[in-house]
Amino acid sequence: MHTETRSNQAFKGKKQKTRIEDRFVYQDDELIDKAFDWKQFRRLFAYMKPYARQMLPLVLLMTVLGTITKLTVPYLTSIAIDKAIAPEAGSPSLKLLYILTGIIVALYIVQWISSKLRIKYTNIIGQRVIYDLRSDLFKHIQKLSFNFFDKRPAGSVLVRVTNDVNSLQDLFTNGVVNLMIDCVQLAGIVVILLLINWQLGLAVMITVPIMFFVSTKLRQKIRIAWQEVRMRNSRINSHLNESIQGIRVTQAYTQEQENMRYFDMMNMDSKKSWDKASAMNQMFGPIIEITGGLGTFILFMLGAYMIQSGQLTIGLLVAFSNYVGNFWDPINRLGMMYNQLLVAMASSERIFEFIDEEPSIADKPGAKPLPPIEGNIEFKNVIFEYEKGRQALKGISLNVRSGQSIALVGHTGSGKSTIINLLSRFYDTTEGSVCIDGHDIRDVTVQSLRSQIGIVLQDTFIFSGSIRDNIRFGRLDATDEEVEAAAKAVDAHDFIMKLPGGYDTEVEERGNALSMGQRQLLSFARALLANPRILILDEATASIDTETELKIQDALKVLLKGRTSFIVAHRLSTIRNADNIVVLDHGEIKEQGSHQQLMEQKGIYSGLVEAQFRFL
Ligand SMILES: Nc1ncnc2c1ncn2[C@@H]1O[C@H](COP(=O)(O)OP(=O)(O)OP(=O)(O)O)[C@@H](O)[C@H]1O
Repeated sequence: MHTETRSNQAFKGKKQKTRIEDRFVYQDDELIDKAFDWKQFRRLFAYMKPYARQMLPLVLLMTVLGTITKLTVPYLTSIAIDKAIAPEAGSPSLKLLYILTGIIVALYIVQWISSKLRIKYTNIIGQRVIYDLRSDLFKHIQKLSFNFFDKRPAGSVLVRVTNDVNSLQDLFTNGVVNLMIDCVQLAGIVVILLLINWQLGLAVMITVPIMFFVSTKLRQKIRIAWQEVRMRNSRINSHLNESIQGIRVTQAYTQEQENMRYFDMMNMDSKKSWDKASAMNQMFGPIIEITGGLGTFILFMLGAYMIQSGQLTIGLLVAFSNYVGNFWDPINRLGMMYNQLLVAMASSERIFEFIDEEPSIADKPGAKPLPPIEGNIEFKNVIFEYEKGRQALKGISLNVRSGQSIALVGHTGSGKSTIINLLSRFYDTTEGSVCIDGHDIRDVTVQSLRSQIGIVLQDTFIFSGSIRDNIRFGRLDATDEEVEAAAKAVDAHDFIMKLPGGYDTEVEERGNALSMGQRQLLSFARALLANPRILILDEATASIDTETELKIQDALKVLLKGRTSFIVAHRLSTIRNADNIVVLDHGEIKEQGSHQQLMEQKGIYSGLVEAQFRFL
């Protein structure tokens, strides 16, 4: 109910065009990259620690083994040329050639096995790290308080659990190990080149800084371009999400054309950004090749001169060119890795920002569990602000005795749901306190408090699973018989039995296949099963037709019997029998008493009742 108000406010005052473009932009999700941050880096890599100790030595061993075998092959080739194929003195030796070929084949096999094992273990490490990170994030998000979600669109929370975690996946599965391989390989090649011929080695390496610079800079541009593509795609996803959720409203207001226009605009943006990124990507290959070509040019010019002057053999020149060929790949990849790290930094910053967010509603240090309650409730001069300076409740004092039923009545926005939110401690009071059986609810554990309060809302949430699972959500250890007894008590049994699979019928997420009233009955059964001492019904009967409501009045009596209950209802017939009817207006209690007393008082309540009857 409030989401609509808030999003409307967000659009207020902006021009139509900017409004459309801004709709699916979540500023903090659009951060492209961050400067390298060691603290963040260490925190991120701490996730690798538990697995690294077991598997990293093996991965390292495989990396070194693979590199040694890879780098030995060109050297053996040079021996084959210089000693077996075209020796300076003596005749060619076929036997030596066979032996060398055999060794080279064996080395290739070792290289293949070591790379297979290395990939296997790095994938295991990477996947476990991502699993841990994702579950830490989800565990934490579940604990965050309502005011955290009030500030953020659901899409932005979703993006962090999916996109941001996924963008780290590549870093952990390939990036880290590739970095190791590349460093080991580069170091190995540099040593070998300098050992074979240090003058030629240094000459060829002149191109390294050029290559590194080109690779890093261009990659940076390419990365930004691809980030842009991802961002545009993420906006499409958010729009798609909203469109599907709101398809009924869209069709009812025949806004399909307008919606299509939004979509088209975003789709076109995404295409354009893709074209741009892809064009840049295509530039990368030729530039790297030209720089590599420069190195090869220096090698052959200088190499030919050295062969003529007797400082180098043909075989060594071939080996040299082989090593140089293997040189560009790691340098190129290191540039890529650097960019990948910067992207990962931005993602991890967003993930840790969530993980570091303290739930504003949490147990005090030393909070004790609330003992089994009787259900006496006291609101002591409660003031509450959702937003600073705007009081939703302006000094509410209310005494409720155990077993009493309290009805909250008042105009839209008068503060009824807020009272209930405070009682369940979804928010803490700004001033004043709420006590249950004399315990300030801020002094007891949240879990012990909420487990003794049952809530039935108008918008009943049905989870994907069977009907039985959905009722059992109230108390997970309930037996099948208890589930069915609860359903019978609230008159839900008959309609459940008419479903194709009875209690085992699978309902889709949000229960779209069930009518609103049926969903409501399920949530009654769920609440009854939980058997809480305090029960809250927030517009819980609003979706049930009057006839069904009359039928379930008895069920409601069963549900409410012996419990302290709060009932919020616009339909006043529902609350006639409440022990105390509390009339709210702009966050203040204006009247309270029984139906009879309030009718005699001829104040706000009797006005509301008369208005409803007149309407009928
Ligand atoms: N999450 C929120 N953030 C900011 N303001 C809020 C939020 N929820 C409610 N409000 C404001 O607090 C006031 C009381 O809202 P509340 O939901 O308690 O009213 P209500 O009496 O339950 O209304 P309704 O009958 O429409 O459900 C309203 O002015 C509303 O705009």
